[in-house]
Amino acid sequence: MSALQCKGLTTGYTKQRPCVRDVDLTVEPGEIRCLLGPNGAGKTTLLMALSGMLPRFGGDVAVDGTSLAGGRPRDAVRAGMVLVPDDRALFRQLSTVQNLRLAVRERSRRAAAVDQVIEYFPSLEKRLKIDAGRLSGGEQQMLAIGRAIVQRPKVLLIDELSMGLAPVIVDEILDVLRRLAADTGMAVVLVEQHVHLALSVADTAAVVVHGNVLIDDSASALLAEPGRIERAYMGTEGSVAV
Ligand SMILES: Nc1ncnc2c1ncn2[C@@H]1O[C@H](COP(=O)(O)OP(=O)(O)OP(=O)(O)O)[C@@H](O)[C@H]1O
Repeated sequence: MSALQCKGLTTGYTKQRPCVRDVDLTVEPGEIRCLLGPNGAGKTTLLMALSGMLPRFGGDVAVDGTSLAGGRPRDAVRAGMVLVPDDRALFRQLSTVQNLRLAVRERSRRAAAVDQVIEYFPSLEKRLKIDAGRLSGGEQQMLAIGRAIVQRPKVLLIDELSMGLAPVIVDEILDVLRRLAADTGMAVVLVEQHVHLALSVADTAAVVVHGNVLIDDSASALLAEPGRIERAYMGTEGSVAV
């Protein structure tokens, strides 16, 4: 059973002019899949539609075999798909630990969930009582991902993981994602501007150009053929960040 199966997904901001068209995307348990593409290609739009934040104009999405027929954000969360948006959407005036506790519905599980996040991101331990808005960018990203993983997702969607972060922090976060995927079978879909960084962590990649998936292949195949992604980008205004 695939962790995520998306067939013929069409979405966007107006029904008349959908900016993502007829996208098929399958992600297996434990797989890390990156979405690449030039600026404005539709990567964020795709993640938002998968997680129910934007309407679907066509197509089906299923998480672990459960069809998200309603297409609402809560359907996605209940089925086990959680989005870390590019602005991280933390409660900035609540502390780190409050942000984490709020994400866990069962009171009895809250303390263990906080411990789990500290195990993956030890640097958050000394920051538990600090307001999320006062954390560094890297700590905020760790908290946003921590808040997602305490919900025990089957599919974790992360938009612009590395944006504004120091490379050493990005490496630490990518290591944690690799461990989580291997240990728990969680599937990860990562939107990332930096092609080589994304391909170094991902198992597979989909290249989105003008709202269509033009390439769907293993990361190793794409790394072995460097010109292929650039050729897919050609004719667009985006640039390939490496
Ligand atoms: N809120 C919005 N209302 C209308 N159009 C939007 C909105 N947000 C994005 N768009 C348009 O939708 C298209 C896809 O944008 P999207 O942000 O999904 O691209 P992206 O691949 O994530 O780009 P980037 O890498 O620059 O973040 C673009 O043409 C963009 O201008």
